Amino acid sequence: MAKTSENHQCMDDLKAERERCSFNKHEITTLLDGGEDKTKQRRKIEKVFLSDPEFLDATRPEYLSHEDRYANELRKACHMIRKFNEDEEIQQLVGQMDGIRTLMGSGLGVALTKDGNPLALHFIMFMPSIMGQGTVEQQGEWMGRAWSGEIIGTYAQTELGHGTFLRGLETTATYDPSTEEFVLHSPTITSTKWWPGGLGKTANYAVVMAQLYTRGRCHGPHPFIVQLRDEETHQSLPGVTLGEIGPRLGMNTNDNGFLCFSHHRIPRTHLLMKHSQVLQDGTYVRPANDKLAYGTMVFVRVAICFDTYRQLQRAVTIATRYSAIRRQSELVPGQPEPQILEYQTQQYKILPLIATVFGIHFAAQSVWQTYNDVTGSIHDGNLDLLPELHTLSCGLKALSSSDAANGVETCRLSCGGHGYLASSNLPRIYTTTTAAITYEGENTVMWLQVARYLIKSFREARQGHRLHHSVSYLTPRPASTHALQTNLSNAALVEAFRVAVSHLVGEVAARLQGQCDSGMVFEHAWNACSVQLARCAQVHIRYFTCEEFLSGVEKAEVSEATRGVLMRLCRLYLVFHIIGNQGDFLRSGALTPSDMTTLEEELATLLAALRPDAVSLVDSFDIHDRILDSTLGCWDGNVYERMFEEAKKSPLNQKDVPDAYYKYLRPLMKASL
Ligand SMILES: CCC/C=C/C(=O)SCCNC(=O)CCNC(=O)[C@H](O)C(C)(C)COP(=O)([O-])OP(=O)([O-])OC[C@H]1O[C@@H](n2cnc3c(N)ncnc32)[C@H](O)[C@@H]1OP(=O)([O-])[O-]
Ligand SMILES: Cc1cc2nc3c(=O)[nH]c(=O)nc-3n(C[C@H](O)[C@H](O)[C@H](O)COP(=O)(O)OP(=O)(O)OC[C@H]3O[C@@H](n4cnc5c(N)ncnc54)[C@H](O)[C@@H]3O)c2cc1C
Repeated sequence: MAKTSENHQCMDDLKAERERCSFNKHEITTLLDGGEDKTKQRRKIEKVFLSDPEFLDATRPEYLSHEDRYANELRKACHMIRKFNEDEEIQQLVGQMDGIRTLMGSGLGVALTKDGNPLALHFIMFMPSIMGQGTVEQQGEWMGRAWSGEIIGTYAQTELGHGTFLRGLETTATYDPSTEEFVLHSPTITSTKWWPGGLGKTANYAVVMAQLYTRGRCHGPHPFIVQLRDEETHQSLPGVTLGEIGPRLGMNTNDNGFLCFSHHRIPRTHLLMKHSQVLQDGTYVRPANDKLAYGTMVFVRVAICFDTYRQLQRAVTIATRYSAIRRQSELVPGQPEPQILEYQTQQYKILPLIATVFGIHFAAQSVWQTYNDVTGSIHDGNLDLLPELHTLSCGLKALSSSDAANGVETCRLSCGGHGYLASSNLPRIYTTTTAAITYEGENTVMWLQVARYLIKSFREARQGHRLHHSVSYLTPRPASTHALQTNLSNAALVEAFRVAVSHLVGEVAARLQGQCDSGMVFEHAWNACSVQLARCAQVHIRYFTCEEFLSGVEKAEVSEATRGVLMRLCRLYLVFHIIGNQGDFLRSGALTPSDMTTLEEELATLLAALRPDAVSLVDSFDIHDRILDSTLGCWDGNVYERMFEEAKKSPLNQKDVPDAYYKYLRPLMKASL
């Protein structure tokens, strides 16, 4: 198709946007990647994978049958593993475990296997479970085979009847000392494992969470390595019933599956025994902390923060570039149609989401650091920081997934009708991102775990205990130190968050106490306060993110111009969330109505100040066009031509008159003749 003047205009628009950039884009790219070397390495890996024709799709996945879609993604996923195992350069580039896992969750990983990677759970949960829950001997026995792809595993915990309430799982693993085996059994329909990714048709092994029984006593859910399929024929083993659970909202090539056991026997040594053991005679050896068996989930919750931030990066890149080329309506009557990014309301949709990408990035880095510190100290026998890690990982998983999913949907809406097209890629980014709100701990449940820690810490502080860093602000302080700065500086706004959360926690703690004092049992009082409790948790994690954002920008090794734009984004993040939740700040006295007016005026100024850098900011995310995979978000802005090309590929367009016309429509239309 010949280029129209409209196409030229779009491309010129993006060029002009890029010329206005006020900062050094490369500095932001390397900051997000974690250094110049990491950026180089990422680009090299992307080049190697994206130039490999095996990763190309013959047609859009939407045009394939359910089975063909699965087969196509499995083909690419297997090729990915082969490439790892056969190509030394790639091994060096990607490293070992961490590398392949990072690749799977990275923008590249999700672009290569578009609607869910059937091998994802193998890398993201099966292998980490063996590493985190297995003894050194067990790691030696399984990791080599898992790494090479000789065995493929998943993580089978959720059941038809129970996802959230882990202690309610019904699958049993009963120890039989006479044969030194565990007998796995699914006693009811609700005990059927339901949801694990890759379980339906791909995996031949799984880490199965089951209630451990020995010597007639139940010791709660524990992880077991269970073979599910024959290693030669891939047929399900006797005593094992397996299948796929059917189409989902998205991630349809992950072959999420069901599984039930009928008295299926496994050796005693298949209990992952790093933290707790069952000896040959059936003696149970307790772990240092019961919750160590939940360790894989903690790891994955931290990883999800990075995944969701990458999804939001993709969506906001598409929305921003599109908003710079799309022209609609009149700002001033009679004048040419402006780019939709000129509308303040459009800036209000998009710019806070660019800021959110950075907020989640800095907070996730901090939680990742905590994860490494805590796992190191657990290794040395110190479990003191486990509650802190559990709380931060639950909280940031919930905040990042809900912010990202809502943000992706806002991006889709900000692209008008075209955002609803599959070729914009926004629908798929949305269905993938919103799944993270549910999996790995449904978000409301995660918020309530955070609230549990806040209330416990609040009470401990009143008993004179020293609190951990992230909640130390709950320690009562002399009134004088509460005096708020009135200058609305960044520090003052962060302090306002601290005051607002302290107030919310104090209020709900008093309400809880009041209900208990009036005779209500604690658990019922807790439930009766849980809307407010979840609210405390959300504000606490928002505060944590604001604090990490601010300190991340202050510490970043970048030029003053780059720090300037990052500071404006951070400021926008603070102001946006304070205005959006002003009730919390007004009620606690952290800020006044007149502060709100000042901040609202500042919000408008910030949007205008950031608008010229919008396209350059998303450019600095450095997302390859193949990874964006969007007709609306492509680098060159040649949107309309790409949309037309994509439409022409529809199978319905291969014939002017479709067969269905002759079969159904014609008989109807000609019936009266
Ligand atoms: C790509 C991804 C694919 C998806 C995969 C999946 O979805 S896989 C499936 C994913 N599925 C899910 O994510 C299921 C979500 N459900 C769960 O994780 C758990 O059922 C629960 C945490 C909600 C409750 O657990 P519970 O009833 O056993 O506990 P409780 O509430 O009675 O609290 C007792 C104490 O334990 C503490 N504590 C709790 N967890 C941890 C921890 N990990 N570490 C440390 N501590 C922890 C808690 O703070 C409390 O401390 P306190 O106050 O007494 O000092
Ligand atoms: C795409 C996808 C992939 C998945 N992959 C896996 C996997 O690989 N392996 C695996 O084992 N599982 C997997 N899961 C399952 C997932 O972990 C569960 O769906 C999740 O933990 C929520 O559990 P549930 O579905 O039982 O929801 P429920 O717990 O039944 O939640 C339903 C509602 O009840 C509320 N609720 C429940 N308990 C409480 C409470 N205590 N307080 C307040 N409200 C509560 C929730 O907030 C929610 O609104 C996957 C799920 C999805 C969607």
